[in-house]
Amino acid sequence: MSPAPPIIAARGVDFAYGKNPVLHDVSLTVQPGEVVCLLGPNGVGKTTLVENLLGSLRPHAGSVRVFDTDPRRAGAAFWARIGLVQQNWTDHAKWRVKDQLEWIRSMQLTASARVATMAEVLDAVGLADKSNSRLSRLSGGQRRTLDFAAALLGRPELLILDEPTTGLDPSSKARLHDLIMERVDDRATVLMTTHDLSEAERLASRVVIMAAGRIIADGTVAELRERISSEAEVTWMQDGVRHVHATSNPERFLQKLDLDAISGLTVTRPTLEEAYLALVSQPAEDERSSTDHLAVRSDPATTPSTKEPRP
Ligand SMILES: Nc1ncnc2c1ncn2[C@@H]1O[C@H](COP(=O)(O)OP(=O)(O)OP(=O)(O)O)[C@@H](O)[C@H]1O
Repeated sequence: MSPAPPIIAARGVDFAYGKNPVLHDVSLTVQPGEVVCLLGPNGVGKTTLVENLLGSLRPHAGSVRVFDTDPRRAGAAFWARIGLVQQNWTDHAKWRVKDQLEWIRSMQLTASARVATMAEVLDAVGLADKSNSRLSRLSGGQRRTLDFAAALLGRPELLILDEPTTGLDPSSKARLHDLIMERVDDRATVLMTTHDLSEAERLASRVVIMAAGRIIADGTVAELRERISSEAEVTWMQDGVRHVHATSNPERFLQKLDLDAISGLTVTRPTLEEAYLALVSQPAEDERSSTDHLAVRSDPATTPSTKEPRP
């Protein structure tokens, strides 16, 4: 039996805004059940990549398949499988929260019987008391949370979330993380952009780092940490002296220490933040070869995209 196709398969995607090239030969595969966090400095092309994956922008070269379908040719049944949080929105000036959700829900209902109720999603995200509020009166964090509530309506198999937690307070952010992982427990797949490295560390089964329109690193958090250093630093106090030892196998090293004779023992590994900062500060000319070096997956061939607009 042939393996299931990836949920997302982008291959060799180039994109430019007019004469400004933004994406260069970007290939990204997301397998069922993965939580992929897309990281990178401001302006490197993360949102542009997401929009190419969703078919709202058309790649100038390369191909995009989502659910083995060209998103630019996909219909309502395809979109009912996807929950989206995007960076930009245009709101109806006088709409209230319930109008927005009812409108999205009515579209979802035409294609799926799995749709949640408005009360269910508002309750889940902690906006139950905002149902009658005008969109224009919501705070930035509440507006973003409403987008996430809307993304949950269709109990989606795929969540594509562009900075879903920007501007959220810590408890709202933690609730949103729990809701994302609930969807993953329900076998959903997630692609999300974020600048919050602790969020990526908490949620990601895989981290993809972009710089200057290219993917420069792709791997698990542990793999990316090991790219910059496979060594842990062990420190301890003994006889009033501080000792430091670097080792690639701290467990074995600890067995050699007389734990009764020492105090203040710490074992420190590089953080994702340290790995990220090291990787994005690599010189641009190294980036193409770094991708080859750091990629942990190969991308299957996909069929070319077409020019039809998204409905
Ligand atoms: N509609 C547009 N027209 C022209 N240029 C654009 C447009 N949108 C984005 N750009 C440019 O494309 C580049 C990539 O932008 P993009 O929004 O994809 O970056 P990003 O990685 O998502 O950034 P951030 O982390 O700040 O959200 C930037 O140089 C930006 O100025």
